Amino acid sequence: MNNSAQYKVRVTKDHLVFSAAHFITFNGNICERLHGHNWRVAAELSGPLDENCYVFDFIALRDRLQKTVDSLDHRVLLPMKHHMIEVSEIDEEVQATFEKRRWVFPKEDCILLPIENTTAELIAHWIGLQLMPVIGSNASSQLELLQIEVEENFGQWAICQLAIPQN
Ligand SMILES: Nc1nc2c(c(=O)[nH]1)N=C([C@H](O)[C@H](O)COP(=O)(O)OP(=O)(O)OP(=O)(O)O)CN2
Repeated sequence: MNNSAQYKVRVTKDHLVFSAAHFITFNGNICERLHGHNWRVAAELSGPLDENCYVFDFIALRDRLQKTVDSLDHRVLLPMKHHMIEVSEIDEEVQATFEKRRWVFPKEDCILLPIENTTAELIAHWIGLQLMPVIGSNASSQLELLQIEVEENFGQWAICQLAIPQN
């Protein structure tokens, strides 16, 4: 075999999609209205071949990604680290405030994300972090790079690449 070959696996499926509401801020203090998207997700792993001649098992990657996607489906995505959007849990509700605006949601309809803003880039990063435990579970793994892609609207992809720590 040619030792200079480089390998990747990539997973994307019709069901690797979540429908969720969000609002972001941009350009300082411009805050969007609450709105929704059907966010499509893909994951790619790069690294050498293992004893199965796999970079990584498609099925394990697909199933962990599906679990993460499902946790976001039919939810309101709220940022916990935003410097202007305050998010708090009050009994069975979640309240978000920005300047004079206030949104209140049932707690079960929300997912509170430890990110600064619910941009496609930071959602891709968060999804990547959720995949790390399954990717890092094999002590002999020499996987190099995880790439997560999130499509917020048709043809508008954000991509996050995460280096995989070597064991
Ligand atoms: N690099 C990024 N750019 C933008 C992001 C982002 O996450 N990363 N997000 C937004 C907004 O969330 C915006 O709502 C994107 O939605 P979209 O529907 O594409 O925006 P439009 O107002 O153009 O809606 P149409 O329905 O297509 O008219 C913006 N940029």
